[in-house]
Amino acid sequence: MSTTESRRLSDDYEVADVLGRGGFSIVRRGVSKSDEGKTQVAIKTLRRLGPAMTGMGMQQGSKGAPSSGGLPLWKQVSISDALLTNEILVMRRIVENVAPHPNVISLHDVYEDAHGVHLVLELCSGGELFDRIIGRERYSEFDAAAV
Ligand SMILES: Nc1ncnc2c1ncn2[C@@H]1O[C@H](COP(=O)(O)OP(=O)(O)OP(=O)(O)O)[C@@H](O)[C@H]1O
Repeated sequence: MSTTESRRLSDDYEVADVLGRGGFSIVRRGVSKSDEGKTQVAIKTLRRLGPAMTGMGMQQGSKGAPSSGGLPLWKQVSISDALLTNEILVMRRIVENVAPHPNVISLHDVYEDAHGVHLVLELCSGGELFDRIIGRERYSEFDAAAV
């Protein structure tokens, strides 16, 4: 994960379709601009409630820049700086202490701009765990282990 360069999300990724929404976030597909779209990622954007923050120690991108990398403003719950900081610290701890691990998604990069923070994550294909779980009436222990 790069931490030093000052780049915007839109410098490196084309932001495409919405993959899902969380309590304080929206997750969209990102297509890398550097390798003719071969690399796809999930971009989880947490929208900031208050003024821009700095000094989190892991963000890249343009601190306090006046745009969100060409992204439209969407209807989304905003998040306080405290929650935003917490989310990033949790991700950071996972990256430092657990990843790489086959069962833990990778955090590739973090960008920050005036509207919030964009976490660039490994793209998970294969659909929602919940849909898999309710897709069958019952599971044996053996089947459940493979979901
Ligand atoms: N790495 C990913 N690859 C593909 N889709 C993803 C990825 N991360 C999240 N999503 C999609 O976005 C949805 C919401 O993301 P996530 O589960 O991270 O949010 P949350 O933790 O529930 O919410 P919040 O962090 O805002 O409280 C997921 O249910 C999934 O559909």
